[in-house]
Amino acid sequence: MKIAIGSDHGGFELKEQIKKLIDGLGHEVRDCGCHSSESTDYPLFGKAVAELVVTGAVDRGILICGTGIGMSIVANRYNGIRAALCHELYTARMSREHNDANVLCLGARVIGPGLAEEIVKIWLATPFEGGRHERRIKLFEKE
Ligand SMILES: O=C(CO)[C@H](O)[C@H](O)[C@H](O)COP(=O)(O)O
Repeated sequence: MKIAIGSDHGGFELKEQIKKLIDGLGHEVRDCGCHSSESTDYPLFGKAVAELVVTGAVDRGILICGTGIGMSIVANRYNGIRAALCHELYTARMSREHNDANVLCLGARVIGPGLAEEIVKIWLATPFEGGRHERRIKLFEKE
């Protein structure tokens, strides 16, 4: 898959680590920044990743800030984005099976890098179940 990734300064180190993981899993990674731990503004990077996902330029996005909250708020303002803030494995899996989440948000100040890697792996590998869940998504997405 093609995957866009972005972070602010709070998520920069974890982003660099997750980039390597995704690359090692055979995916194509598009890094939308930021490019250092210098203080910056999360909406810039949340918007960049969300726009690549909604236009179909990439298949999925991963966004990382301190808590993941700011990034999920930004990404979910876009019609067609279903961003899931996940800090454990069950919601990461369910966000794919039931919600067809196309953006994963992580809080680098909330969880450690080992758990973050496991979340990313399960999130990338889990398919959407469709069926009744497809109907529910159609109920809130604009045409
Ligand atoms: O947007 C956030 C919270 O909703 C992110 O966690 C940011 O990374 C955080 O707000 C940045 O905080 P800082 O004090 O400017 O490092």
